[in-house]
Amino acid sequence: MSERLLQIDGLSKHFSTGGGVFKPARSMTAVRDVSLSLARGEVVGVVGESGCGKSTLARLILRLIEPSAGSVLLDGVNVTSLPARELRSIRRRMGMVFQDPYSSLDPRYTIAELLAEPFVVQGRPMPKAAVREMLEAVGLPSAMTGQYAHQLSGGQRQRIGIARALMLKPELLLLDEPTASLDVSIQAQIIELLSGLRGSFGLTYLFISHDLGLVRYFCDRVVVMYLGAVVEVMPSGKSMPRHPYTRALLDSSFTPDPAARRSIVPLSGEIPSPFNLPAGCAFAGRCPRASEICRTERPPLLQDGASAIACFSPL
Ligand SMILES: Nc1ncnc2c1ncn2[C@@H]1O[C@H](COP(=O)(O)OP(=O)(O)OP(=O)(O)O)[C@@H](O)[C@H]1O
Repeated sequence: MSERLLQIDGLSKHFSTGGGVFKPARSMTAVRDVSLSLARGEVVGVVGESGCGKSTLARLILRLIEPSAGSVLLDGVNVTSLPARELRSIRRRMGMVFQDPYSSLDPRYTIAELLAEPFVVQGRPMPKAAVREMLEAVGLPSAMTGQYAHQLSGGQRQRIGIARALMLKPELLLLDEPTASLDVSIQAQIIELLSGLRGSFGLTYLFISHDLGLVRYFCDRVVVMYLGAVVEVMPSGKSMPRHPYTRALLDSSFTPDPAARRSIVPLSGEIPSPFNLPAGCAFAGRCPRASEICRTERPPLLQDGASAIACFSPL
């Protein structure tokens, strides 16, 4: 068992769209040369605006989609090169929680059936008490087994989403905006639940969010993405961002309107098209500190202890 649970190296994903008679094929890069490692037990947040590639990164880790380049290792096992028949056993060690618990839970199944499904998919027998124990672990009454997802509140549904992801006792949980569709008070309860489960199940979290304030509070380390690439890595807590983009994200996380927090970083300038990225820093057009070099050269991600930054004129 390695101390380093997840190791991502040079991971990239290009998508092609169009390709008909009237629409020429175009290629865009959703994830660009991402390298990242998670120690066992660590909580790492991935933060960035809508469309920066956060969900694509999670799907690549689970190998729900194939990478264009790079590798993903879980506990030393290369997930990227694993033959399809061996994928199932490695996926059992990773769980995924989605943003919208309503659309991720099939309305035709009872709660008991939804929680048993991961065992069915894996073709493994389920311990008799597993459903009841898991409901208790996520703070729900065991009498809920016969109910359907639509009969539950948003917070209860997300608890079921988390319970489902934990049924096979994974080591790594990928949380894709797990609280984004919930009211603030319910968000806090789910974060508290996740904190508790981390200890009791010995979990490692990759926590995806657009909310830097939340990620800084909940995670040990923050990875900031902009247009598919990592622009800053920083320890959480009181450390101040050095990348101008992270700084703008932090300012926007104090905006009370959640809709504004999601996409509007208070910066002028346009986000470049992912189909046509500029030669230099992808953020230069919106950056108040950009100089000539920022427009012509792409800044490399430079490591500095536990932090890293890709910027020619950091704060
Ligand atoms: N299957 C696909 N085909 C083509 N483009 C895609 C596909 N999946 C994602 N993309 C594009 O890749 C980019 C990154 O998308 P992704 O969903 O990973 O971003 P995100 O940061 O998770 O955004 P959000 O917070 O809105 O979910 C977007 O421009 C998106 O349109």
